[in-house]
Amino acid sequence: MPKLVLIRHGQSAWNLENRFTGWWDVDLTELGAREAKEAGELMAAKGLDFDLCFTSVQTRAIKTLHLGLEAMGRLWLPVEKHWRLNERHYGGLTGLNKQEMREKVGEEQVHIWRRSFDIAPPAMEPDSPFDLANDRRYAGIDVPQTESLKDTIARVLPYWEERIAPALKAGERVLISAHGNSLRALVKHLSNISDDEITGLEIPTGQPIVYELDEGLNAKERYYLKDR
Ligand SMILES: O=C(O)[C@@H](CO)OP(=O)(O)O
Repeated sequence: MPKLVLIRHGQSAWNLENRFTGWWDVDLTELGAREAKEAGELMAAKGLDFDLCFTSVQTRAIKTLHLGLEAMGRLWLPVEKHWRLNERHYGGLTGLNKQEMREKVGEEQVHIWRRSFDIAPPAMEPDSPFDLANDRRYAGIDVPQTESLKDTIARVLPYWEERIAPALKAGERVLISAHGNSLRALVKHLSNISDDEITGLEIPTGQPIVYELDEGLNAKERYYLKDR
């Protein structure tokens, strides 16, 4: 039976500072690195193993994967990195403090920006210090100016279909290290969660999520590894 594990990166510097992060490349905190290592120890203790790993091109997800794999004695596993697994782009909110924004525009507006299905935050200004259009890792890619969850799903799914699903169908055991909202995009698809219901789904940092999939990659079960 194909097995898939998803993990959101450990706590990042901007998770700690409560700032909208999106595509901005922040590192893990000490706690985040510990969460990643402990996730690897948990996976090893529960007897999980993998053949192929996927991650984004963002430091916090890459490091989480590496620290987890190191704890499993599996740093040698093949890893494919792709921008399509990046965090949802937070547009003009990038870098702002979430609590300060609640005080400025109200709790409800911030919740809409963070969790609505198809409402994107305001676009990033072209002269923003957080603009990544000229970052070498995105050469040849149309870096978004903002993204809703719907937009994120639209760029994550082609990668799932082209690279990840075929590996699972070929019997490979897959680990994906990614981000709160790129993983919400995948979970929405795999668990067939409605547009309304997905607004209530939160994914904690550093907690491996196990998917038991049938041959057609339909989700039979989804659970947190720590609970079984
Ligand atoms: O800031 C972000 O990029 C994300 C993930 O940390 O935050 P939120 O949970 O508010 O979507």
